[in-house]
Amino acid sequence: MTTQQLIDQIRIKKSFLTVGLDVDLNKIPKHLLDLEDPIFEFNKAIIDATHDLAVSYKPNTAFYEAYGIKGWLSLQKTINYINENYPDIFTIADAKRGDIGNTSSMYAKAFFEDLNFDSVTVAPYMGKDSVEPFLAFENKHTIMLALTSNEGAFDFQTLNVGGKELYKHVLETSKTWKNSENLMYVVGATKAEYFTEIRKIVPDSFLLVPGVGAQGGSLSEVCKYGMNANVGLLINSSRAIIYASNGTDFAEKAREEALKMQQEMAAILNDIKPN
Ligand SMILES: O=c1ccn([C@@H]2O[C@H](COP(=O)(O)O)[C@@H](O)[C@H]2O)c(=O)[nH]1
Repeated sequence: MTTQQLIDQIRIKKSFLTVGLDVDLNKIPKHLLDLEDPIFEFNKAIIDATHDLAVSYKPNTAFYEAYGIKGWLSLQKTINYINENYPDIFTIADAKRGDIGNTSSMYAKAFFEDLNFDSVTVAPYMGKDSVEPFLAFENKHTIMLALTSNEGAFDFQTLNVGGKELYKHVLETSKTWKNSENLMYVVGATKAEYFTEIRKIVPDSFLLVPGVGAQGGSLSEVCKYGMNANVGLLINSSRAIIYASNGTDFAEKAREEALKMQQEMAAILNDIKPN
């Protein structure tokens, strides 16, 4: 998917919601556990119930890898289901990869070619040659960790390095890499006060923003400081939506939570003018 197509979807749906598909067998409704592939059945019901309210889905691969080959197959069925039934949805493999160049190329093939995700998250720690192999794929997006939502973000990411915080070096340096137009960045909703500085460095880039809902970040604060003329934000919520109920009404309740977020987003979008 191109960036323009993503922007168009945001305008059409009046939503910049990403639903995180972080499926834990201990948390899903018990009646699904008797089915052959409970993870896929859960995802399918959540996707069918929320696809008109969200512009993207973000399975975190850890929740699939934890179940071995069966989990990987559930992930494959989930991405195929989205691509076949809702081709306008932007898909994010939250895998946080990155390694020496030839290994990164294999990671990129796995997520962009084999699984056919639109985007994958990567860690910047190994630098340019670990990220550029992902950037080489046309109309695919590499979402690099910049300032994460967790407390540990303050261990390294905000360290002062030569008069500037490390996350700022990451943002600035990455803009010089080949095909950097294919970059997006992860910035945690719990760090709303940093968005103004971040927008000075990457005014036009899309930011994937986890941390609203279960982690307590504020949608309105993030939008106030992080939104650009093309919206430029994908706000992720995982647990607060998908585990709204663990009864037979789980999909309905997930829709109710997604609808609340979408309505808040629609109201915010009403106040900004398109480019
Ligand atoms: O900085 C980061 C980067 C990634 N995540 C991931 O996003 C979701 C958040 O889930 P919630 O249930 O909405 O808290 C999850 O997959 C994280 O691994 C993040 O939270 N922060």
